[in-house]
Amino acid sequence: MLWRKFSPAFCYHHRVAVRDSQLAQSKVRFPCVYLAPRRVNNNSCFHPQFSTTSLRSTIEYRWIDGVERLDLYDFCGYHPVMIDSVLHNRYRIVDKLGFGGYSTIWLARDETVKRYVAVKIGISGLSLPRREPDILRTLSGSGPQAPRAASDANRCPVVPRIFDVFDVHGPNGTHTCYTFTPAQGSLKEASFSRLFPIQVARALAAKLATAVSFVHSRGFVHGDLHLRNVLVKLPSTFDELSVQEFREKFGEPDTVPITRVDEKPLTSNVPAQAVVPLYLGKKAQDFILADAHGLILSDFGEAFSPATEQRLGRDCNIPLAKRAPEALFDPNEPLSYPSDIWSLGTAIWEILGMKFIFSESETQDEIVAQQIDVLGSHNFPKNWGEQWERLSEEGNDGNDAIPRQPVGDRETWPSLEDAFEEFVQKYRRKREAAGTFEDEETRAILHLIRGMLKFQPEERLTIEEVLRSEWMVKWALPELK
Ligand SMILES: Nc1ncnc2c1ncn2[C@@H]1O[C@H](COP(=O)(O)OP(=O)(O)OP(=O)(O)O)[C@@H](O)[C@H]1O
Repeated sequence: MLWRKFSPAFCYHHRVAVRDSQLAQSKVRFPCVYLAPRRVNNNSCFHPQFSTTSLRSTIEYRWIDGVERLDLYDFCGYHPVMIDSVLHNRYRIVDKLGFGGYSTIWLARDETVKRYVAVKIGISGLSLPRREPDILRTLSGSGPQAPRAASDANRCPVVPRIFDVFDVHGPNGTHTCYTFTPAQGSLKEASFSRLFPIQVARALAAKLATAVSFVHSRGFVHGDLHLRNVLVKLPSTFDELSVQEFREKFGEPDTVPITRVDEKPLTSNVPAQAVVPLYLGKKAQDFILADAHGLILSDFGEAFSPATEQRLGRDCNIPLAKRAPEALFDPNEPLSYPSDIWSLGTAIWEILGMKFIFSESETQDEIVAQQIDVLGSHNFPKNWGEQWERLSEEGNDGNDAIPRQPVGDRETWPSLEDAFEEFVQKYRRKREAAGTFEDEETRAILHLIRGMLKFQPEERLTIEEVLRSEWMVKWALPELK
């Protein structure tokens, strides 16, 4: 069965729908809200810190479900790409794998070495250096800072392997592109409305923690840890498919003509057709332990090395529901490894139960209120309490961005223990095949999650402590053996 998908970083609405009878295949499409790159002036672009302002474009295009924001095909935005076009004299575009605020990602056939690659084509802009590929090369042992003797054998398989980096020049500027290992898709896509079998959930959690441990041990904070950025490898036989066999198996690309609302012809800034991304993977319930072994932690666009660069809380771009609270309450303080641990805690919860621990489409005030409900007000740091409890009239002193206790009625969220029972166990019980956690294991999971979700970053477990925790040692890591 073939799935088309959406895949932006920030999606507030999910809608399952649309059967395309012409292709006689089920597809899932989700309309989304995108957050656009911000332009500073006519000649340069900011790193996209997501404002909803458009680029210079005033052109409106007819809405197409499940594709990237079309008005971002403009100066400082996406590069217009068509199926079958060839990049860098080598990479023939086969289908689309996804898109985010910073890039579009394509499946391409490397015609030189006859294999499939994922090509990430960044938005254009002077302030977007080759940061992500450089970090990935350093991490995977092939970068400029890597030891000379680094070989395939000692490269780490939990981060994408970069094959090539190049620029393409187009009507919207110069775009950094890189090719890397293609994957089935993200855990988020696999788990939409579904549960991983219990052994697989344990193994995925363990493998993700191992990946984070690897990244931290190399001196980097990932900075954008959530399930959309956790991919699963394709089987090694995938490369054996010719493009024709690929099309027979996965269908033709799902393309929709782009049209302008004012009916004028398209400019060269925008492609003639939009392509709905293709999901190459399976559903969560069909995952087996081997899939967990193929986990890849991707999207290092927000990664940084705390030893050599400062990333302040206010510059943190991870979705709010996964964002460590110090980024909100101490926006002028540098972030470090503990912010990844918080996000890893929320990711592990989601792997186990498919549900978010803190809801995704809420304001930051409501999300912090949920964190306090779930983790206990007695654990909330006293020094943040003053900001949290300030009155609405006190908001004009430049700290409006710091969360404030919501006024008015709101639904209180259950404690961590009750939330686990209500949102994870009950749900798993309904789907018998998924399996539920016994009491002793539940206690160990909750102990670990509590240690990862400490409000104060300095009190949070380190990744080594996470890997040495009772749950990891007794239940999760053994599933990887
Ligand atoms: N190697 C890959 N194989 C298959 N799909 C991929 C691959 N890399 C990325 N994708 C898909 O594309 C989506 C966006 O990728 P990614 O997060 O790297 O882009 P981005 O522009 O950096 O996004 P963000 O706005 O989150 O920073 C992913 O969620 C995933 O669905």
